[in-house]
Amino acid sequence: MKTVDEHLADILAAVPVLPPLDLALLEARGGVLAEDVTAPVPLPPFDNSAMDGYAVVASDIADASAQTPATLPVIGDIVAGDGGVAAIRPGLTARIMTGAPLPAGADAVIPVEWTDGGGTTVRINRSAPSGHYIRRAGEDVREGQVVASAGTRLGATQLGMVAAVGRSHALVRPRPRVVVLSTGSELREPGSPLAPGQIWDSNSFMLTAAVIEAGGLGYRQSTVGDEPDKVLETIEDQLMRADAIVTSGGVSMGTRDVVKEVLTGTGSVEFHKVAMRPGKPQGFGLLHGTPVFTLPGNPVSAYVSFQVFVRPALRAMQGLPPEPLPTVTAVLDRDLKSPAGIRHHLRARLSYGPGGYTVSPAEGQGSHQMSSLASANALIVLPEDVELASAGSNVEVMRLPS
Ligand SMILES: Nc1nc2c(c(=O)[nH]1)N[C@H]1C(S)=C(S)[C@@H](COP(=O)(O)OP(=O)(O)OC[C@H]3O[C@@H](n4cnc5c(N)ncnc54)[C@H](O)[C@@H]3O)O[C@H]1N2
Ligand code: MOO
Repeated sequence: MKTVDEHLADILAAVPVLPPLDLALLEARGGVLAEDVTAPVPLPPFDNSAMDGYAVVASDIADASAQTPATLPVIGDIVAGDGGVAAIRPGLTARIMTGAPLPAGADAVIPVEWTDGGGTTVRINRSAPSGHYIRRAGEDVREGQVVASAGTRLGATQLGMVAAVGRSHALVRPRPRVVVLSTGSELREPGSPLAPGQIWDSNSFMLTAAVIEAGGLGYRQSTVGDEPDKVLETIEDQLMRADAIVTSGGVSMGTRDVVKEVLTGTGSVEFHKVAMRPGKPQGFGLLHGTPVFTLPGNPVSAYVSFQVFVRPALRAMQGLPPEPLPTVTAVLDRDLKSPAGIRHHLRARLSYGPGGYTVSPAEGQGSHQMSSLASANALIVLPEDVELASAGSNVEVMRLPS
């Protein structure tokens, strides 16, 4: 049997890094920058007002107070988006809105709340120092500054930053397109009736959603039965549009384990027993250069296999470190046994309280028991050398995406 670490290392050594694409910003979301993005101009590009109010020469209002307000003529309005605004001279003011360019000569902005709001003359009843409520050019970003560096995943805030420096496109390693395929003649589409011996396909929905949660583009393919030609044909058809393929089912020891049958010896695909529970039977390899992950059919086995092997591989394909899901140390609330030599992943509820994290394993740990997976928020990971974890001891717990 291979260890989990050996199998993951083989996968990570084999998966290709996706070539960069120049994508429009919203298509680039979730992509990983393959270039440094720099600012062609400073941000803000010009001195501007931080408040709705009046642009003044601070020395004009140095003695202003509620008792002795300063009264100044208002020479005009400056709104955000105004191009060139005339200067003001000492003794004058201009009404100004947030984000509007500061007129030359002004060195402070007085918020409207400190005034009577006048349109032709204004009474200002507080003083303010030079620079008050002025946002200076370049105080956010300097011209030429790198605002998002290569290797950064473009989430909402990074996309906003790239747009703020005027870029409509970015060069990114895109989200991998992952086709998900369930195999098994017993499978029916949810929404259709079941005949005896049939079940509804849940894996392809779960795994497609897991791909999306992991930052990929998930494409669910309808299920295929246990016909070898059909399974191979479907996988080969999907290679055209996929950066990776994930299948579930048909990889164990049965007489109709069709995925194993058709992919053994195809491309570099190999099947192994991996020393983990759940998820012992695994297959992986490249087919015409595309990674194919053949996960076991038991739903919990398929899900755990995805998180342990596929998720890090998808990250590696975008040039990101193949980090596992985040783990925390938690206090176990009961004794747990684990077979020697196996890495054991147990569905559990992780909670946080005054004493830190505690974790409680679920009752049903069979690899067909979806209900305990769906109500779990974490997996307790018992390493290969642990046969007993006692109540009150510390264990490593992998948090599941939520
Ligand atoms: N003699 C042996 N039998 C089995 C072994 C073994 O080592 N020797 N390993 C067991 C383990 S562990 C696992 S895990 C499963 C893996 O089996 P397969 O990958 O071949 O999966 P199937 O036989 O197709 O299905 C297993 C189970 O899961 C249900 N299933 C499959 N696909 C779906 C789906 N899309 N949605 C919901 N449920 C699905 C299927 O109906 C079966 O109940 O093999 C053990 N056997
Ligand atoms: O190893 Mo299987 O994946 O436990 O049920």
